[in-house]
Amino acid sequence: MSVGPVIIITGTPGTGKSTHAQRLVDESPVPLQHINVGEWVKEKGWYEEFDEEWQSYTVDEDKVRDIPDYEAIADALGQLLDELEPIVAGGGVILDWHTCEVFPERWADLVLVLRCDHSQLWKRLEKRNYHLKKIQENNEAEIMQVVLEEARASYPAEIVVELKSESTEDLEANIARIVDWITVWKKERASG
Ligand SMILES: Nc1ncnc2c1ncn2[C@@H]1O[C@H](COP(=O)(O)OP(=O)(O)O)[C@@H](O)[C@H]1O
Repeated sequence: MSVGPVIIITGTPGTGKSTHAQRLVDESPVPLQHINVGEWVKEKGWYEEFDEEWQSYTVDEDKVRDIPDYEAIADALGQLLDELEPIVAGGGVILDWHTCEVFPERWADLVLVLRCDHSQLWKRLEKRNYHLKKIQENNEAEIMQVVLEEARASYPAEIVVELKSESTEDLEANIARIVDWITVWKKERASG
């Protein structure tokens, strides 16, 4: 039996996924491991463009046909999922990535989609020294709620939760709400 739930935290880059994940690692009533999937992909050096291309793909599905190395990306994705599978099977994992549809539906106990006002998101991404084009693309994706639609299309409605992440108050309220959810998850598992 898993010791902890599998929580996917997704959202446009800069919405606060890593911030939320780190707080949950510290405050969850059950042990949770934070996997920053984007960092993983980079560290593994599976495919240097993978993260970026996949992001474009989620912005516009038609673009998939235009990706020159689509096979290399599909291959990298297969490897990524193979490596994640045993970790996810053990439970107690937070998967943090700007896309979520690639993860099998059966993996997720809870899918959190973080949202942020676009002008604030713009400032956060500027601080990261992103190129203007990348800021614009991400901003547009946030306005068009691309990640939320993707999550809704990929997982049952009852496990997809949209959370505002614009202020410290939002962060605190979100963490308290998720910790409550984990506490209930734990009790339900204990009573079997
Ligand atoms: N709810 C929030 N309120 C205020 N600032 C936030 C909030 N969430 C994230 N931030 C800030 O926005 C920036 C991006 O957050 P981060 O967690 O790295 O986003 P992501 O992992 O989604 O790319 C960081 O500087 C972080 O401190």
